[in-house]
Amino acid sequence: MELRVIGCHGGETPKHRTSAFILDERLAIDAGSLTSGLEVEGQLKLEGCLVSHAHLDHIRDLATLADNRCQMGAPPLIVAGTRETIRILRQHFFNNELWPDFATIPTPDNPTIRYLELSPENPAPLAGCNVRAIMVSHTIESAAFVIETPGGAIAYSGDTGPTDRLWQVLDEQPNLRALLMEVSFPNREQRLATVSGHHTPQTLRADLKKLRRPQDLPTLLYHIKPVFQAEVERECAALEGVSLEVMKIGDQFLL
Ligand SMILES: Nc1ncnc2c1ncn2[C@@H]1O[C@@H]2COP(=O)(O)O[C@H]2[C@H]1O
Repeated sequence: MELRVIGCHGGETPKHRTSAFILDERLAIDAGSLTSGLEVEGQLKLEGCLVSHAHLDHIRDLATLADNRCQMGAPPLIVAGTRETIRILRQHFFNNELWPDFATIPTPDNPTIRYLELSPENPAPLAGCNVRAIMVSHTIESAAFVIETPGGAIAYSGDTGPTDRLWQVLDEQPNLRALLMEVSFPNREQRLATVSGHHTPQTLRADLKKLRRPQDLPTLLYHIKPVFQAEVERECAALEGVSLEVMKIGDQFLL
């Protein structure tokens, strides 16, 4: 399993890109920087895109991705998420006002994107994988995904603060190679993290400790706010009993 990091930050500057990852060149996980960080050739290879939640920093490049793929006559891209996420995409994003409705363009029978509604906890096939949504805890509906491939499984959490169900599911998941996990603010910004539904290093550690053996799960961190990058990295490096690595743009992991 090859994981590519296209964007892994909770904000944007010329050196920071919003969340987007690619598994085995076929499956995108969130779409924050899928066109700003990926050449057209890579954009064309995608078969599906998992969308954890509908906040702009996780969906915005779906707009330019759809436009590019439509012009190239690409097959429909499967955009998968939970019911509320798909509703927001339809109603507020691809709504023929903010952006054209690429679920009916160029034709309703052969559109640029097709939506796949994921029912929480129920696996569905997508881009050669089996994907399962698990609800996490953010300011709007947000999901984690367990993604099973023939070569093993990974998990990805969308934006979340402290949550419970995810850790039970991961404890039971065989062949789990890694967890891609959010951490956003430093400990001194705990109030902001709490109101905006995010982790600080201290709440992240407390949540990971809900696993039976957190030290055995490689935990790849993303979504640090650019303004706080160095401080959050320092605080994460000081955490014990967990196995953390902060992801960087351009990282490639063979899992
Ligand atoms: N109450 C708040 N006060 C300040 N910033 C906020 C508040 N709620 C949300 N935000 C910011 O808005 C951002 C929206 O995307 P995120 O959830 O990644 O992170 C959120 C915070 O950085």
